[in-house]
Amino acid sequence: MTATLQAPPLGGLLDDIVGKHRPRREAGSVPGNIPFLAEIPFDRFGIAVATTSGEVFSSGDAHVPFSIQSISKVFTLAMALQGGKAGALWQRVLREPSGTSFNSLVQLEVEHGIPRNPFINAGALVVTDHLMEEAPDAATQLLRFVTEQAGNGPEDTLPGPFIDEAAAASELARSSRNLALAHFLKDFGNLRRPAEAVVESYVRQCSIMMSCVELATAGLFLARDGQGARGSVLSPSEAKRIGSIMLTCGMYDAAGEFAYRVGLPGKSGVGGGILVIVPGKCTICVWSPRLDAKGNSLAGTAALAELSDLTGWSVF
Ligand SMILES: NC(=O)CC[C@H](N)C(=O)O
Repeated sequence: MTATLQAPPLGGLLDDIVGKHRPRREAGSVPGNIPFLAEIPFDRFGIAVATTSGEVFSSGDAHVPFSIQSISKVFTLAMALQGGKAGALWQRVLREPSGTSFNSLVQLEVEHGIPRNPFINAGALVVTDHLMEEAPDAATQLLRFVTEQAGNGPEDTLPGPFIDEAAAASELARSSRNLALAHFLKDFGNLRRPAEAVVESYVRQCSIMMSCVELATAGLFLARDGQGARGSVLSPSEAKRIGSIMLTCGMYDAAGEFAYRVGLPGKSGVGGGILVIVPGKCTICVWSPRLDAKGNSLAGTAALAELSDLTGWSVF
């Protein structure tokens, strides 16, 4: 069966995906350093598709806010690249897949404090440090950015994106590993602000709560040559580059497997969300909270693999 954006049954297709992939029994894992994520019911499952022509299709728990976690790294990178302001950022962080877990310390030491890419924790800490030069409260800046891009849909009675400060405080109290990464960066001269301040901002960014519909809508500029809700967010080439980094680095040490199964640029978070870009066509956000061994949504990845096969939306 093949469906395209023109074919009406996209809504029905998403309903089928939810019916098939919503977990019926507990499987997979939850991150040990963020206790509140373990409390989210395992059978939550939502999916949303936002098209470049302005339509939004959704099914399941697509309006329920969840913790965006590392999906925030896509948006902080976009903010850092806005208006050609990248400056020296690309001297401080590379653009190569890491092949290691998202919070690995080993590679950072061996490679003298230059993170492999902006989508592992060490790289995101450098991006946050870079943003803090102009905006010391980078998390609030990010919240403003995603709120503006998510716009007001018909569901504008919902709270809109917000920072779950209690979740952030609880993660911060268990941030030894991220603090270790930040101190390594500092020791190698690759962090300007105090390690504690950068980690605090980073954890608050990760603690932004958004729904699948909001995330898919907020990410549309990446599928639309950099054109966001209120005009240009990025140049077409910067938007293309972020998509390329998502494809090669967005799923950490499962980037190859995800490219093989889904064939689209994506970015996951340990809150169970995955944001996917279909260049020129749409964005997809799926959410299911239980994770595989690499920290990516178990049911979310399976659902995207099937949707990509059914729609032919893969970039390959
Ligand atoms: N992969 C993720 O989503 C990780 C984000 C999480 N806040 C952490 O730093 O551990």
